[in-house]
Amino acid sequence: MENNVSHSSEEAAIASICENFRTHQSGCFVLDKDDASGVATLTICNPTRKNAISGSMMVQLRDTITQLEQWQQGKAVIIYGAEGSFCSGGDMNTVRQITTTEGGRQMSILMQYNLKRLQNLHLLTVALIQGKAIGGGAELTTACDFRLMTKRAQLGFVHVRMGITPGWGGGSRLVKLLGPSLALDLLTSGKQLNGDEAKRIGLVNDVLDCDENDIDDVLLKCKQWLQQYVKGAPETIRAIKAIVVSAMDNTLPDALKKELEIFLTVWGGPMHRNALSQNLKHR
Ligand SMILES: CC[C@H](C(=O)O)C(=O)SCCNC(=O)CCNC(=O)[C@H](O)C(C)(C)COP(=O)(O)OP(=O)(O)OC[C@H]1O[C@@H](n2cnc3c(N)ncnc32)[C@H](O)[C@@H]1OP(=O)(O)O
Repeated sequence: MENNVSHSSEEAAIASICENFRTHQSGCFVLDKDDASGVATLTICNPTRKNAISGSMMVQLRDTITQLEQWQQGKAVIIYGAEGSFCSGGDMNTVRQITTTEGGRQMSILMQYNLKRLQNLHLLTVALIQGKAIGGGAELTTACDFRLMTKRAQLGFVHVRMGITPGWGGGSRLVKLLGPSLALDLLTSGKQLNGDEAKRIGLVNDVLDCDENDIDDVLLKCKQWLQQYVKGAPETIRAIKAIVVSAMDNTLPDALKKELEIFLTVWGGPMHRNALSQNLKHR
């Protein structure tokens, strides 16, 4: 009961922020779900501003994540930027109009809400980074399960150069991903890493060998890379993802309880029985 009340008051606060932010219009997100493969693409589309995220896009991201949450056949979503660049963070045209403490609070609350829901999705999420992922764009990548870069792409938490800190959740997530020392290195220097550098410190999973000027080739190579993770059934992937999400948020004793609960949703189910009947060998 208490949880429901706090959930609905959070939703009401988010709805009120959305009313303010939807007036800062430019760009959009484009979602393309492919039921046959279970792999969707989500394009950050504001190319004349290097795919900066405007107020209206922050609102649209909330609604797009709702669509993904409802996609039962889905297994994964690839997030990438239109026209060869990932995302240049907050759209300056929006940001310049919300420089009050209240404006900053509202943007942070809305984007933290969006990125937390993105992180909690039942789907595997991949940030496919071409060109630049900077500021809020770099923060967005930290809420994804996997990060892939093309060789010439650059990823940087450049906030310090603007006299600000991350505010979309990327600072805290970076510490969880890399530990405090490496996170401080990136956050206080504002340095930008290329694919090889980011892979060396474990910030990205892989550097794609692809023709960076050809988005069809970049997407193809990304989908080929993803194949190794989407062979399971949607229900199994969802259950595995739920264990990982729970382990990130909970203490070990609570995560173990949750793991038992999730395990029992698949144990003895039709797929499990079928696998047992086949006497599989995992050679
Ligand atoms: C908590 C999040 C935080 C926030 O909300 O503020 C952040 O995200 S901090 C980071 C904010 N982002 C920036 O400071 C990006 C500034 N832009 C650049 O550094 C460069 O434009 C770059 C590296 C993204 C691309 O450089 P490049 O030489 O390839 O292209 P141009 O500079 O010519 O850019 C083309 C065109 O895009 C406009 N642009 C780029 N980024 C943004 C942005 N974030 N918001 C609005 N517009 C953006 C740029 O001004 C150019 O427009 P033009 O009219 O042609 O001058």
